[in-house]
Amino acid sequence: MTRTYRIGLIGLGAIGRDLLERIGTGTLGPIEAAAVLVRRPRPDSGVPGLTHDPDRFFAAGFDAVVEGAGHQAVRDHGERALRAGADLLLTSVGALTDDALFARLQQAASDSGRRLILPSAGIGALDILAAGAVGGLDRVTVTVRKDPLSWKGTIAERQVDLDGLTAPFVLHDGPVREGARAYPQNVNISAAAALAGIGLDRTRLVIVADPGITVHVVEIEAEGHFGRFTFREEIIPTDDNPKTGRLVAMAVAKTVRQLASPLVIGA
Ligand SMILES: NC(=O)C1=CN([C@@H]2O[C@H](COP(=O)(O)OP(=O)(O)OC[C@H]3O[C@@H](n4cnc5c(N)ncnc54)[C@H](OP(=O)(O)O)[C@@H]3O)[C@@H](O)[C@H]2O)C=CC1
Ligand SMILES: O=C([O-])CC(=O)C(=O)O
Repeated sequence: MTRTYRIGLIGLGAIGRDLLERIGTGTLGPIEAAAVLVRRPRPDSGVPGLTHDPDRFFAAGFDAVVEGAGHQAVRDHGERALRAGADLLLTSVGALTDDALFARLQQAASDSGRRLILPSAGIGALDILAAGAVGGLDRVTVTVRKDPLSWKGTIAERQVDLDGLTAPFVLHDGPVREGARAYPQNVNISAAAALAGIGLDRTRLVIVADPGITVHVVEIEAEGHFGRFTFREEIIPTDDNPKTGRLVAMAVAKTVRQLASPLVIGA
């Protein structure tokens, strides 16, 4: 008999809602969303297993916990998920710019024999970066360009008049570690690319507010012993959250499907 794989979902926003719907269709395989954790109480949400109480959430018991909630959620619940005996899929990868937190999560995974999994989520080409890193990478640059609306509610508002922008404006040009901390809701993909490649301090991140685009333009340029590659994606923002692209939940669904599948492609 096929065993049902139990998922705990942290976050029910642009990522979590889409993922929950896809799990519900059964197209990802024998996967059940056993419980969902959010921050604020939502009486009568109609979502089975929804709670804002972490103790009730973790009482459900999981094979894997999927986080699509934010850096604070990683700090609050990441270690507990692993120590409770679940694999942990993190989308808020920028939280791992905190070395102590990253070390604690890896120790918890190791102690409990589970895995800390960083899905490709909103960025492609992590496979080439990780493979290239085996032979040695010399240079990696990640560029993230989004429309001004995507930078509302961030520290960009202190740097520039987002509504008045008429030309692209560089918000950050420096190591991923600093950029991913400064923009916790927008450039987690750069932290994923850095951890796949030459790390948070050696990977250059360029962040741009661009009034001339309506999609998220993400580029990687990398050079190393293998040769060089360039990668570019143009991702449509979700209706729920202009900061988050449509690809993210689709990619997390892909990763969740792989967890429960006897067939793994492109790992
Ligand atoms: N790696 C990648 O490619 C990407 C990663 N991300 C990461 O995913 C996060 C979520 O994105 P998105 O779905 O668009 O965000 P939304 O703002 O649409 O939704 C966030 C959800 O998370 C819940 N939440 C927030 N903080 C906590 C917490 N501490 N504990 C439990 N639940 C919490 C919120 O609950 P409530 O409604 O009750 O407040 C809400 O349901 C981003 O902040 C970012 O860190 C995002 C895009 C791409
Ligand atoms: O969906 C995107 O554009 C990527 C994103 O927000 C992030 O990495 O935090």
